Amino acid sequence: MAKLNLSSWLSPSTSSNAGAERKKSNRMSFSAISSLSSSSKTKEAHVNGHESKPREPYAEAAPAAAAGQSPSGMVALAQKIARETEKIEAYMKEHNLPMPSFDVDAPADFPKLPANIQNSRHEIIAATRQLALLVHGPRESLRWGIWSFLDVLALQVINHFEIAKLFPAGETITLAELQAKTSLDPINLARLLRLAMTNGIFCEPSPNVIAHTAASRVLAEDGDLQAWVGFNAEDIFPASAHVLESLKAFPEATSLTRSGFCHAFGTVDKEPMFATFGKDPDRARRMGKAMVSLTGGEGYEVSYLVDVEGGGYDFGEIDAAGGTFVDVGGSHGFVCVDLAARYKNMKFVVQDLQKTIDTAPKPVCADPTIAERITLQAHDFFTEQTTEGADVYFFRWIIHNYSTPYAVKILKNLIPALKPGARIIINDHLLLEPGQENPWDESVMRRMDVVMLALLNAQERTEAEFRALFKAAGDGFVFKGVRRPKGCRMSIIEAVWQPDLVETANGDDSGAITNGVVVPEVDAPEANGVAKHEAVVEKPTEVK
Ligand SMILES: C[S@@+](CC[C@H](N)C(=O)[O-])C[C@H]1O[C@@H](n2cnc3c(N)ncnc32)[C@H](O)[C@@H]1O
Repeated sequence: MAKLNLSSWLSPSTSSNAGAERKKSNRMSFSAISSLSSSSKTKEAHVNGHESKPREPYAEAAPAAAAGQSPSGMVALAQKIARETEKIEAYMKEHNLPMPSFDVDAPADFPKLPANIQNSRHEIIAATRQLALLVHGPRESLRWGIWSFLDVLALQVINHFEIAKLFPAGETITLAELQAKTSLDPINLARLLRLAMTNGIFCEPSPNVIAHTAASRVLAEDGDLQAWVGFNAEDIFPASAHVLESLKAFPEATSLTRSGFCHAFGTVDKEPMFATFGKDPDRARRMGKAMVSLTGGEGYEVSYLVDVEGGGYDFGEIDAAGGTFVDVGGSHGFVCVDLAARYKNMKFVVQDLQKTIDTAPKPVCADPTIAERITLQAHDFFTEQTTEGADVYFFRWIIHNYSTPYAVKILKNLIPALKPGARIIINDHLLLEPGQENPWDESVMRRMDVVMLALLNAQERTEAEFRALFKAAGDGFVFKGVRRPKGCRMSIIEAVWQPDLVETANGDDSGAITNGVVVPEVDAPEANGVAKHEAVVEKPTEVK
């Protein structure tokens, strides 16, 4: 088993095998993180409306509680919850919006709210969590908090056996009748249902009689959500349970075939998750639907990218010149369809693996004025870019799927096709410093970061890490900065290909990089080897 050499990891340059350690490294060192803290407060404005100075987690509770003053931290939090809840309720009443409840016919989603009211909602989510932690106390929070995986277990079984679909929303069913419709035995069915009920999923209005709640009804009705729950419970949950094993064996955590997922499903050094799914159409379909559920969810809509007024990207100049936009790993082209609806002169190329292109709708959409400007093209991004001279190369939900060596390889593969001035735009989560994000968004993004670790040894990135990726991919990439549409969880990260300007531009701009972000020299994955990971099942050649 490989051992993590902590001292050389922390100070790679002092170690005799520093180069080798760096090659293996997928992350920046802790010293780099602390030295980055000022430089990563970006010069470019984030336009997402979050606070410019770091939020103190638990600021509400800590000082008063520590000083023993009144109101206590708990009361301050409770008052805040009451205050913000009243604001939301007043808004909802004024606009005749249905009130949330656990009832079976309650709305499945909290209504869309204007920014100031949405802010109240975020405050409530953060404050209720803090108050709960306080009233539990640290020991109890740890002792029982660790059991949250059992909630996942209950939902895993309920979702797998489609229990929510076994009786209609407005009706009740006895446990015996429900059991007769499944292969589960009565005791296990009852105990798992009753655990789920503690989380508002199903209820038991009278002994041994089961009814739906709003949550169980949504689970019955929303196929994409079922897929999301199934993908999480049956793929990500086992993968997560094997991350420790994978980190003990392979601490560098860069390889697609040595992730927690590979350990969970017996595919270590054989194939990455994509190839495993490639062999199992049902599982691949479930993941596809799960992605639809995720990307259709609040904060992820493509409209954020298109809505220039709301902080989206302005492609006006490129449109005026009739320029070309390449969506690399663009799936079935839905981003391009939305962009083409706004930009009437631009041309679009959607690139994806052959099998994905083969299953795309043709024409790509019903409107011929849009479809005629969108070309679907089979292209493997682990090979050299074939569409030369485009104005934009765009990556949405791509770079976060890969550890640094693979991500650098993807960017390097653009170089032969790039004309001076070409824009490279990445649309992914961008991690801020701890406490700078609103707590709910931070929680979602940090969990997503760890999901990427569990499945693919991949990661979400900070601005400094994106800068470092471009720097490692080639000197001609000049990092332009990041922006984030208001209300959106995803950021727009941009570099421009300017090989002639590189000395000045990166010289000024690359403080974060020279500040010690460890980017491994790219011992790049074999293009074909990685491509085969994605496309077919083949023994990979890759970074170990
Ligand atoms: C997470 S999805 C993102 C899809 C789309 N960009 C979006 O925003 O939803 C990753 C996409 O990358 C594609 N992909 C995976 N490996 C690829 C490769 N080697 N070359 C090209 N596309 C690839 C997948 O088929 C899939 O469509």
